[in-house]
Amino acid sequence: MRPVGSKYLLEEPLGRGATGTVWRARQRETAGAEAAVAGHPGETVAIKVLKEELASDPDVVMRFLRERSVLLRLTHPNIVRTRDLVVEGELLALVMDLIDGPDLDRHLRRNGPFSAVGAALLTARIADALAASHADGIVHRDLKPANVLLAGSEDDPAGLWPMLTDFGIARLADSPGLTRTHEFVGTPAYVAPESAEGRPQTSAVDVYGAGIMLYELVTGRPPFGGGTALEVLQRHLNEEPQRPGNVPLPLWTVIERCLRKNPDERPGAEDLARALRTVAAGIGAHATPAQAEAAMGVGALLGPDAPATPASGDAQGPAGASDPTRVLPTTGGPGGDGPSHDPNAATSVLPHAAGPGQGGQDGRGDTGAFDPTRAMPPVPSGAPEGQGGSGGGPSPEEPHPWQTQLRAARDRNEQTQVQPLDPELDPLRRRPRRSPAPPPPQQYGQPEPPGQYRQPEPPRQEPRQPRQAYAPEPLRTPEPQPRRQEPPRPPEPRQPRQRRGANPMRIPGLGCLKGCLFMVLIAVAISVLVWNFTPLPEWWDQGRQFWEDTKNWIGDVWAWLEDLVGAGQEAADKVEDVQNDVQDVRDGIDDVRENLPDAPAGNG
Ligand SMILES: Nc1ncnc2c1ncn2[C@@H]1O[C@H](COP(=O)(O)OP(=O)(O)OP(=O)(O)O)[C@@H](O)[C@H]1O
Repeated sequence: MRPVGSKYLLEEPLGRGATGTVWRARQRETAGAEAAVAGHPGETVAIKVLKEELASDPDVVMRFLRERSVLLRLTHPNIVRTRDLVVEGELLALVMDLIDGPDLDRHLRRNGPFSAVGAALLTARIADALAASHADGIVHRDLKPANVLLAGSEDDPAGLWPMLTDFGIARLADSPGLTRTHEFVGTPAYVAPESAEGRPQTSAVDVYGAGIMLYELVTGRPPFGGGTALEVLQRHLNEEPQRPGNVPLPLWTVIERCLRKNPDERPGAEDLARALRTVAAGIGAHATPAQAEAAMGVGALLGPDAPATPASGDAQGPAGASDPTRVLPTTGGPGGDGPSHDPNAATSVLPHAAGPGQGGQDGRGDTGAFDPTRAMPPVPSGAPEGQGGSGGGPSPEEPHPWQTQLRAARDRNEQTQVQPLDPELDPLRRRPRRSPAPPPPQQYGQPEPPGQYRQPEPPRQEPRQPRQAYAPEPLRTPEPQPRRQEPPRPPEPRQPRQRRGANPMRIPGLGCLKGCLFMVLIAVAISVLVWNFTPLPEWWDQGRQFWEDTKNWIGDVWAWLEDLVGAGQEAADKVEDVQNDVQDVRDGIDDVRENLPDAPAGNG
């Protein structure tokens, strides 16, 4: 176990992302006053250890320290709480609450799309979290299902509790030292058009990300997925999303507003949350005519957000060639060069595109296969938009900034590609999980009652910070009106649920015990059959009789032998008696001889 600072011990990795590795860890001792949560010895936490590449960058370290207070004070029931930040030598780490559950991306892959109501309610909670952070001046900038952790039971969709994580990480990774002039931190499938173009990013980028995510929750895929990363980004810029058949009209109104190309036309997160709850109430099976009517008029709730919170306003300048988030030329078109790794999967650092159809420096065209080592055409940092640029680049001897940046991009992408761990190695699956207090049941399959908003308790053990930057308002109850007939919607496709294991609690040895019992049962059944349907009982009697006879015979032989031995002994005794008698006679004769007088010498 590796120590992190003096307060924490890393136990096992939980997952790996583009910016670092998340570990399950244990608190060694109570943290100091600088931590948001002191914790207590033995408590389990999650620690994100930032990649060395980030940790060794002075810009990131400075940003890390500067943002410490922002990250630590961000508390909301739907935001994974950052408890502490550790800076030790070349190590930067964020200590977070450990969330007992998979991320939304993994859940979606396992269980398929949500119902329209479920998706709306889940996204409403995420919008609550965004509203709170935007009110605090913090923009997430990398909203995607992989950054939403699900507390609660996966088997019960109503019990799922979304927790937004990775706040501030995109901001940290967006260090000028790392991204230099033309890199971009984000995930192509979820990136807002203005981020792709390098225009200033505001809180509207998060609302765009929420819209993409909502679309994915009901359809199973993001609207602009597929193709190379650059193609995906171009689609964000140029393509209007189309309404899928299974998305009810009111929900589509919300999605469409969130996905407006112009950030000024998108709603604020708070309005988004309210609108989603109105939609969920109006499209559910038990909706009243008034609720259905309110859902149809949801567009009225989605006014443009003003003024939007600027993202990382502390360190970023205005849009332009030096904007660190620029990735695409404003005039770029499809078919341009660029990396083509899975645009849905990971936070990426992408290079600035040189222009439509341009091949790489090595002469290779866009093959559609991701080649992270591909050299890019030289683009000076001050080159005008959309031009590949020819002058002002580095000298041929030095590595071009593109090469350095692409190397960084390759490293990050490699890290991210190993993110879905082998289920055998996935500690999230094999370890016993600490269960947080279950959230109040939220029926994702059913609408919430109108006119009230249940402010849920967070699934946390410790008391929440008193500061509450955002409190959702009660829903407006519309005037009752006759219910409008909606065209029948086709049933929403639901992927078959995974069967629960026979041993869901994973009691050690239970499977073996059951196997043994089964074998015993089979053995008993076979015995009964054999006894009743074979001549075994007859053989048994015969055997027993044979055994009795043998026993008797052996007994007789034994008695005869005993008699024989007894007779022999008797004979031996008699012989001994006779010998004794003979000896007595001899002794008598000897006595007589001794007592006889000696005979005279001449008479003999
Ligand atoms: N607080 C937490 N509690 C429990 N598990 C977590 C926590 N934070 C992250 N994890 C797990 O670690 C994995 C990796 O997290 P990380 O944020 O590094 O990845 P990511 O968001 O997919 O990557 P990136 O956004 O950098 O591309 C997550 O998928 C999740 O399973």
